[in-house]
Amino acid sequence: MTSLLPFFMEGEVVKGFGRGSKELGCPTANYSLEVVQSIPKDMAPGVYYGWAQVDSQMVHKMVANIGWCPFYENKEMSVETHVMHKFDSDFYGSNLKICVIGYLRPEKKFDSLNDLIEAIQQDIKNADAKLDEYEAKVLKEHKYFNNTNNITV
Ligand SMILES: Cc1cc2nc3c(=O)[nH]c(=O)nc-3n(C[C@H](O)[C@H](O)[C@H](O)COP(=O)(O)O)c2cc1C
Ligand SMILES: Nc1ncnc2c1ncn2[C@@H]1O[C@H](COP(=O)(O)OP(=O)(O)O)[C@@H](O)[C@H]1O
Ligand SMILES: [Mg+2]
Repeated sequence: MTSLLPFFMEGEVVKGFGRGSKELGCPTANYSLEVVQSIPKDMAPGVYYGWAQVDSQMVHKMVANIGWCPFYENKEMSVETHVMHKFDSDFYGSNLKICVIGYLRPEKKFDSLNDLIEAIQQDIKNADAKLDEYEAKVLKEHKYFNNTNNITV
């Protein structure tokens, strides 16, 4: 599993079930099923941390859930990224690039919504600390994020 990391992926931000913001207080930018199905089959489901870039804007810290959301018993796998930044508005339809660096924990079927919310808040804290480490910071500067599509001459 570790050998798959860092793992880079990109795709359009599409609509999910609308639970992230409303029920969990944690919006997650979802990829389409087509993009989700392009990830390696041996990528372990779970909660990961890394870097995220919406269109060609600044690179921010992120936590991502990759899997089936056992609490909600989703039928399809999803890849959802919570970008650790306050945006002024939604960005559905934007291109989202992520660099998945490390694994935090497996997905769990929590007993209550509150337990899931608390776990997500702890994941964000853990990701924040991990991403301050030197090995992670180097990847923020990776050329993957450094395209010139947004430059008009
Ligand atoms: C950091 C993080 C950790 C998560 N951990 C779990 C988990 O342990 N179990 C689970 O069922 N879902 C987990 N989720 C996924 C949420 O259930 C999911 O984001 C939520 O259902 C929102 O889905 P939506 O984008 O379709 O609205 C996690 C999401 C994030 C961002
Ligand atoms: N910090 C953020 N991280 C991720 N998405 C965000 C953030 N701020 C705003 N959004 C917007 O919120 C949407 C995700 O909210 P969510 O409730 O999970 O809805 P959905 O179920 O449609 O994914 C994203 O697609 C994006 O447009
Ligand atoms: Mg979402």
